[in-house]
Amino acid sequence: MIEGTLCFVVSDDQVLLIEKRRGLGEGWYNGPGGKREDGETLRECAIREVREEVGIDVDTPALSKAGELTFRLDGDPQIHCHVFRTDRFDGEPRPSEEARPEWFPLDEVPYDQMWDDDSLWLPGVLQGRTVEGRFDFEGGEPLDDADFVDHDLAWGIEFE
Ligand SMILES: Nc1nc2c([nH]c(=O)n2[C@H]2C[C@H](O)[C@@H](COP(=O)(O)OP(=O)(O)OP(=O)(O)O)O2)c(=O)[nH]1
Repeated sequence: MIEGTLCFVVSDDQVLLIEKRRGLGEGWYNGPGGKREDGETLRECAIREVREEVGIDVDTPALSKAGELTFRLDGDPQIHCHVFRTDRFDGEPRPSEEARPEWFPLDEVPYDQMWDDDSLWLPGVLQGRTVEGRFDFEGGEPLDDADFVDHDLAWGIEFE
């Protein structure tokens, strides 16, 4: 299964999202992130993806694990996604080919322009809670055209 990361930077009651310009979830808002490369840890993956996509540095002790999400399509696990959260970063967000960064007030996160499951777990993560979740989609490839049909969530998970 593919291992990936998402990173949510929260600062001054705002969260840094990206409008994804290509690939899975194109046109929707998400946290910066992507697939883990050989030889890197998940934390290293999160730091690299944030740097590549929006040009800021989140490599500080404040970067912590907030979730583990498994996305299944027609019963098959597709992506195991490790969610990180931080309230510290260096630099100024800038756009890239993959992503256009935008700050949103925490009470104005555009859930209607995000993956359908995000409104179930992201509010808690933005508040600093930890979560483990499984999300079931049906309807065949690609995942971002499939229907979100079922889920299972557990809060207050202790990650290392
Ligand atoms: N918030 C959220 N993110 C999701 C969901 N499902 C899902 O695959 N993702 C994330 C996990 C990955 O970070 C991202 C898809 O991977 P990606 O960004 O690497 O895909 P890509 O096809 O653009 O490939 P790449 O070349 O950028 O690596 O979407 C979901 O339901 N909610």
